[in-house]
Amino acid sequence: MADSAQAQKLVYLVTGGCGFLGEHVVRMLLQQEPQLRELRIFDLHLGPWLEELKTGPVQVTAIQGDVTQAHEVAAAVAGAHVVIHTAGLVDVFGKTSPETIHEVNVQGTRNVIEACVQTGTRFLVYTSSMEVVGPNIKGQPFYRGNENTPYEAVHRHPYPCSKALAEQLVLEANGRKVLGGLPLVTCALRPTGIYGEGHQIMRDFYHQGLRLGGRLFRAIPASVEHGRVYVGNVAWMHVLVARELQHRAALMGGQVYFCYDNSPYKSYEDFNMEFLGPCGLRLVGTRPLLPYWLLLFLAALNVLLQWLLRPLLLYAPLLNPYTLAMANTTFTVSTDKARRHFGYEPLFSWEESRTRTIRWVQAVEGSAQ
Ligand SMILES: NC(=O)c1ccc[n+]([C@@H]2O[C@H](COP(=O)([O-])OP(=O)(O)OC[C@H]3O[C@@H](n4cnc5c(N)ncnc54)[C@H](O)[C@@H]3O)[C@@H](O)[C@H]2O)c1
Ligand SMILES: CC(C)CCC[C@@H](C)[C@H]1CC[C@H]2[C@@H]3[C@H](O)C=C4C[C@@H](O)CC[C@]4(C)[C@H]3CC[C@]12C
Repeated sequence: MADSAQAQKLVYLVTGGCGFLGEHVVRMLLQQEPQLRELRIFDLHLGPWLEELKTGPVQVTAIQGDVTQAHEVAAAVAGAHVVIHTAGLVDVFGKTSPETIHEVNVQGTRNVIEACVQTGTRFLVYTSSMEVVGPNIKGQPFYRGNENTPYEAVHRHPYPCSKALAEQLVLEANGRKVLGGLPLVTCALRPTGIYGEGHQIMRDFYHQGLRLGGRLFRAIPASVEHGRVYVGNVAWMHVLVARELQHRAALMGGQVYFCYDNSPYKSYEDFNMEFLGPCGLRLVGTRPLLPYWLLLFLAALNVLLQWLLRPLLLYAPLLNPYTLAMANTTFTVSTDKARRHFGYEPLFSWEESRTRTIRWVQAVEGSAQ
């Protein structure tokens, strides 16, 4: 075996490394990337769990910083070989202003690209989203499509707009000369709805079910398929893409890849029940309990309430016209592009992903008591 000190030569930076996905990427890198010498974790809010990582063989450097601050980003990027940019504002509930979402997701990404160019970092992986494609505002289904499936991507909501713009910036930056004269190599990963340990919305549904006496009420027809992917497999895909980008720049540079695994095609609610069911919740109704027009009315009412209450408090329920349209429009992917381009196979089977997620929900339950 090669001298391990010699093999460990690369410096990686993960922006948003303390988020739901970011934490999994960080832990996956430490487990699966033998070339790692230093791992920099850049986030607005650093998690206490980072301390436990500092005793391992890889140097772990926690950097509290803001992607909207170009100088902070440049300082963190300087000397890194690879940047995995997962930091972002994920808000489809109206918690944050459209301007802030744009600032973090678009200007933050621009800052990351410019930092790579200025400091000579050559490899950039961007966490995009399926929402860069859809569901679109017309509610057209995207049924088991791939990266080449034609679809009318029309965005109005600030979050998908920002992800689409940021992804475009990243892809356009592919080939730009970085400090030293070599070309920047970029690519974008587009996860569908991510689930797994640490998923806040799953936690919210679980607590809502407990409050409703162990029941959730079906709102979406079971026939509407919603794409989901296990967080461990999304993290694994990031690790693999970052590694292979360094060897297959001509093939992978400027490309987009959906993140996929063997999670079953189901409606958003039926999929959640795969985990919440074994934790004691029941989904009531084989068909939606409320007609769609009433849900739409309630969603619109929530928007009005959010606006009226804004001076007093932040009212940001799960149901609004955008989330309703997302949950109510079929959007699933079926592709093998990542396997063909960089040998991706899911690291976790569906059974393992399911078991791990159920264990996590049960632990949430335990800690809530
Ligand atoms: N959760 C999903 O289902 C999903 C699906 C597709 C794509 N994505 C994308 O994956 C990425 C991670 O999402 P997540 O679900 O883990 O969200 P998250 O909110 O858990 O994580 C985002 C992280 O970014 C950090 N961050 C936010 N603003 C920042 C700033 N100004 N400077 C530095 N750090 C900042 C946050 O502190 C957080 O730790 C995002 O880019 C998101 O668009 C998520
Ligand atoms: C009718 C309501 C009761 C159901 C509401 C469910 C709603 C909160 C869910 C449905 C779909 C979810 C989104 C989807 O899984 C994909 C993404 C992409 C990602 O980039 C960010 C998260 C997001 C928007 C999920 C958010 C929660 C949604 C809208």
